[in-house]
Amino acid sequence: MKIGLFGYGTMGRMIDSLARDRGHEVVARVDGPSDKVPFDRMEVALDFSQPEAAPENIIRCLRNGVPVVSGTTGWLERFGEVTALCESLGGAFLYASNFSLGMNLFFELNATLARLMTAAPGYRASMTEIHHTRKLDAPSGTAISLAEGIIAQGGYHAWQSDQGGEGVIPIRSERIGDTPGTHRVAYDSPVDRIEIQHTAHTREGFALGALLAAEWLVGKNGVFGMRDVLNLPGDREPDR
Ligand SMILES: NC(=O)C1=CN([C@@H]2O[C@H](COP(=O)(O)OP(=O)(O)OC[C@H]3O[C@@H](n4cnc5c(N)ncnc54)[C@H](O)[C@@H]3O)[C@@H](O)[C@H]2O)C=CC1
Ligand SMILES: O=C(O)C1=N[C@H](C(=O)O)C[C@H](O)C1
Repeated sequence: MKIGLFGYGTMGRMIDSLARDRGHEVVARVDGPSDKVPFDRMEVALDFSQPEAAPENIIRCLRNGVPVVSGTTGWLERFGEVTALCESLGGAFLYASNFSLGMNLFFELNATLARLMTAAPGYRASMTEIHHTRKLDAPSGTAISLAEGIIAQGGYHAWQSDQGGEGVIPIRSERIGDTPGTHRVAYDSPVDRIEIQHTAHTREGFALGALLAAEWLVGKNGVFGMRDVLNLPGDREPDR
C-alpha cells in the first residue's frame, strides 16, 4: 500500500518503520500544517498527530477520497462532525483510542466485569491511567473508552478527572518517565478490592494494530472501529 502519515512523532516514526518492514511504501510524512500534501499518491492515511490537528487532517483525507485511520486522542468533541462528513462523502474512516490487541481484549474484560459489578452495589469503581510525560491530553483516550464501557453497563452515569461521586467514576492520570501506557480499573468495597490492569510494555502493539487497521480499511466505505478489524462479537459503537 502507498501510505500517508499525518504526525511524524513517536508513533508516526514507529509506524513508518513497521510499514516498510511489511512491504508498504510511505509516500508522505506530514508533521505540521501543510498546503502541499500529495493526497493523489496515497491509498490510505494514518493520523497520529495532536488533538487540535487531527480533525482537519482527517477531514482533508476524506475530502480527497483517501481512507483514513486515526489514533490521535483528545479531539472527540468533533467526532460526530467527522463521521457525518465521512458518511455524506461515502468515505472510509476508522478510529480507535487504542490499537493494541491486548487492550481490545481488555475492553471486553472491562465490560464483562462492569456487568457483574452491577449486581454488587457495595463496590465503587475507580480508574488510573499512567503515561509518559510528553502526553498532551488527560485522561487518556483509552481511559475514557474504558469509563464509557463501564457506564454502558449501567450503575454509573459519568466519569470525572480525579474526583468521583455518586454514580461518577473518578479517573486519576499520572505522567511518569516514558511509560507507554498503563490502565487500571478497580472496584473497592469496605473489605476488599477487585482490580484489572493492562500494561503496554512497548508502543509496538499500537503501531502494528494501526497498520492492520489501515490494511483492513482499504476498499471499504463507512465508519469503523478496532472491533470491526478484529471481528469481535457484538454491535457496540466503534470504541472511542
Ligand atoms: N490509538 C492508539 O493506539 C495510540 C494513540 N496515540 C495518540 O497518538 C497521538 C500521537 O502520539 P505520539 O506520536 O506519541 O505524539 P508525538 O507528540 O510524538 O507526535 C505528534 C506529532 O504530530 C505533529 N503535528 C502537529 N501538528 C500537526 C499537523 N497539523 N499535522 C500533522 N502533524 C502534526 C507534531 O509535530 C508531532 O511530531 C497522541 O494523540 C496519542 O495520544 C499514541 C499511541 C497509541
Ligand atoms: O499518548 C500515548 O502515548 C497513548 N495514547 C493513547 C491514549 O490516550 O489512550 C493510547 C495509549 O495509551 C498511548
